[in-house]
Amino acid sequence: MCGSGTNGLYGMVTARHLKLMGYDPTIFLVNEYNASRPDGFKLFTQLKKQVLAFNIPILSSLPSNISHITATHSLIVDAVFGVGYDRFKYAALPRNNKYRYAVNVLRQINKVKVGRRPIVSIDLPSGWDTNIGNYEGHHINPEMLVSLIAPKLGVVEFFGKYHYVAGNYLPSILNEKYQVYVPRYNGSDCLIPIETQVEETTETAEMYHV
Ligand SMILES: NC(=O)C1=CN([C@@H]2O[C@H](COP(=O)(O)OP(=O)(O)OC[C@H]3O[C@@H](n4cnc5c(N)ncnc54)[C@H](O)[C@@H]3O)[C@@H](O)[C@H]2O)[C@H](O)CC1
Repeated sequence: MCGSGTNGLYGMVTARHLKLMGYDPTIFLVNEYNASRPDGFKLFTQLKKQVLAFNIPILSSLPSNISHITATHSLIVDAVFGVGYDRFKYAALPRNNKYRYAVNVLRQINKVKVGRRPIVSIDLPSGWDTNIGNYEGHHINPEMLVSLIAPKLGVVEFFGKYHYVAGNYLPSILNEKYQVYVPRYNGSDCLIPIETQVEETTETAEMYHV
């Protein structure tokens, strides 16, 4: 599930990788990339061409029946919102807005107990605020999170089963300027596993059989 910002572009790249690895992804594009951001828009246009050339279907609307999604897909990649999510804007969205619908679909998929499909979020679970995380407690709790460059402040509350850091591309000059905590990569590894603490509640016990 891809949003209309850079997080969504990462989702499209993920689909391309999955296809090359022999999986059969489908992209649900919540909205086209914003044309007023020319660099990103160019990337989006190129990625769209690539994924179509790989025969990856791009849907612009989701099936209304969640069970159809879970029956046909074994894993959901959440690339709807990353750090560009604006929680105030979200609160003002009309009920039938497509972003709201996408976030609700993720929530429903996250709640499914029988035939559960894990959600992997890119950089930040959609609906979480970069600094204050799952601020109202009603957004998704994905099984896996891949933080890009460094975990964001808000994900201290991430209690999913797997947490990785990826995206080793922060120049040291920026690191020194902003004092970003980037965990150390081992040799040529592209991922760093971060220990997570699965909070033992009835819900997580059911989810992860802890
Ligand atoms: N930029 C970098 O150097 C890096 C970015 N990374 C990845 O990029 C995202 C952040 O990308 P950005 O485009 O800034 O934001 P998002 O993708 O999160 O989405 C913004 C998108 O959604 C719209 N929007 C925001 N809030 C709402 C709302 N409440 N309702 C409706 N629409 C909303 C907004 O207008 C935009 O169109 C980051 O998380 C990474 O995945 C990497 O970190 C590498 C470096």
